[in-house]
Amino acid sequence: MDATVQPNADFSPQERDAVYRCIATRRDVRGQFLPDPIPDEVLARLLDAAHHAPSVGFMQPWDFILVRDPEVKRKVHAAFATAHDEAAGMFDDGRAATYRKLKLEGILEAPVGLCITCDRERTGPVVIGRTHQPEMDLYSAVCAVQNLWLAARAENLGVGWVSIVRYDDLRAALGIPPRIQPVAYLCIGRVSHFFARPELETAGWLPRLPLRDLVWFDGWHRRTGAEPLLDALD
Ligand SMILES: Cc1cc2c(cc1C)N(C[C@H](O)[C@H](O)[C@H](O)COP(=O)(O)O)c1[nH]c(=O)[nH]c(=O)c1N2
Repeated sequence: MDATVQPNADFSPQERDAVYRCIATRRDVRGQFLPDPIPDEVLARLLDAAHHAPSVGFMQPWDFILVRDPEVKRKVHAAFATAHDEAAGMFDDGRAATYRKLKLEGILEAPVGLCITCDRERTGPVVIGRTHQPEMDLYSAVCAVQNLWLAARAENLGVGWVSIVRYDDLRAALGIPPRIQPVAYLCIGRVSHFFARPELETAGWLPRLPLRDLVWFDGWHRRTGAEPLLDALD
């Protein structure tokens, strides 16, 4: 067979089901981290999964900053605390009280922190696919985040994304050069349990939207008649 073609490319039904289970049971983890270290071979698999994400023009704009030193974690946590306070002040009184009760990071508890960044100049000024949509390099780095997030779930590891932090504070805490854009700070580790539903859903912050309300047909149009696909979504 042609060596450029994947052999045995089809997923078995079991493999397919495993992928969907991984997607459905992935959670944003904040408060359930255990201190157990992550074995290097597991961490290597996660980073390799991230590195196999799609990227605009095959730019691979990411770098991966691993954070295991408690002192560095403390700096990141201090940056979070500042931003968290600022954010709390922006909700109305009722919302602010609920917001303050939410656990929104596991920076100190998770054994590993990981900052995924984007080098926007990595492959020069002209990139296939980015000319008219300049944010595509950032979106590529987000694809790396999601690959890692799902791979971690398959490794029975939790991941939590912490975006309540100013980019420049994160740069300062991690020594990231000004030309490099931080994209995601992730907390990674073994967990005591995974919640069945998003914590913000359980807390009554927001519900999951009905998928059928988000699907349109042949443009921004609703279907007036029967639509079997919509029934299949319920
Ligand atoms: C870009 C981005 C940024 C953040 C998040 C996610 C994403 C995609 N989420 C997690 C978010 O709250 C969570 O994904 C949703 O509530 C849905 O829950 P599950 O991920 O399905 O558990 C998140 N969670 C948190 O506790 N602190 C945070 O700062 C952030 N920031």
